Amino acid sequence: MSDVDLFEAETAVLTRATQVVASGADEPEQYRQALEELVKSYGRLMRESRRLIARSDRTERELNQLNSKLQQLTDELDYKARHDNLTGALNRGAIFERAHHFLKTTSLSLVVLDIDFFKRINDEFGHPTGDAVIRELVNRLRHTLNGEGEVGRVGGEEFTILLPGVSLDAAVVIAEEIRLAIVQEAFPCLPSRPVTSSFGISWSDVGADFEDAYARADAALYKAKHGGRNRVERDA
Ligand SMILES: Nc1nc2c(ncn2[C@@H]2O[C@H](COP(=O)(O)OP(=O)(O)OP(=O)(O)O)[C@@H](O)[C@H]2O)c(=O)[nH]1
Repeated sequence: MSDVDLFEAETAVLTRATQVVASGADEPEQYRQALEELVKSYGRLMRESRRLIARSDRTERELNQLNSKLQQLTDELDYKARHDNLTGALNRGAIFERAHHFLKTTSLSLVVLDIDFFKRINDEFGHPTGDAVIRELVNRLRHTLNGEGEVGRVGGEEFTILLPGVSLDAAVVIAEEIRLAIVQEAFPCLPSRPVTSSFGISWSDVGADFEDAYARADAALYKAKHGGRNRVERDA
């Protein structure tokens, strides 16, 4: 650290002026000189102060800009860590976390949904068409849910819908609406054939174990697949 006195010149001027006053000098010229030096120093101090204040304001503005950029990047990172980048739905980790969270305070209907024969779509029409089908399917899910529940992509062509506080019967009705929204109108990206999907649903009371809820919905999905696909099955 340097010991440089930033106000060395001003201190010297002040010391001289103090000495003139303390000596009780008779010569007006001595007072005039001391005053002149003080005025110059004071002016310089004011100019320096203004410059420093302007610089500190500028630094503060830059710091604020950097802080909001950092906050924006943090939010983007957080969003990317929790969302699937193909569809914008919650990713597997995030939707499971939401399910755990809901089950602490409410009952939960859990829907698992899987596109039927998706491998054939990929094989016959190519991976980009497969991706477009996945995106369109999520759009239809969202549109049908109209803000209710939460949608997650838990695997390639497998999705989970959380319906907190919704009964099993009501969840079956919602899943049926989604099934129809998918199958009834051809996908613009795949106009030559209908896309269908199978659904399994479980209902759990508050405090239930999520893994068990998921396993029961998955078993119902298995039943839907083996019962002919394009259908909704509930946990027995
Ligand atoms: N286009 C695309 N395909 C994916 C993606 N993730 C997984 N897949 C494909 O999804 C297909 C899943 O096939 P399977 O698990 O055999 O299921 P399926 O053909 O839908 O048959 P069922 O579920 O029994 O009706 C595989 O061909 C994967 O390569 C993805 O992000 N995009």
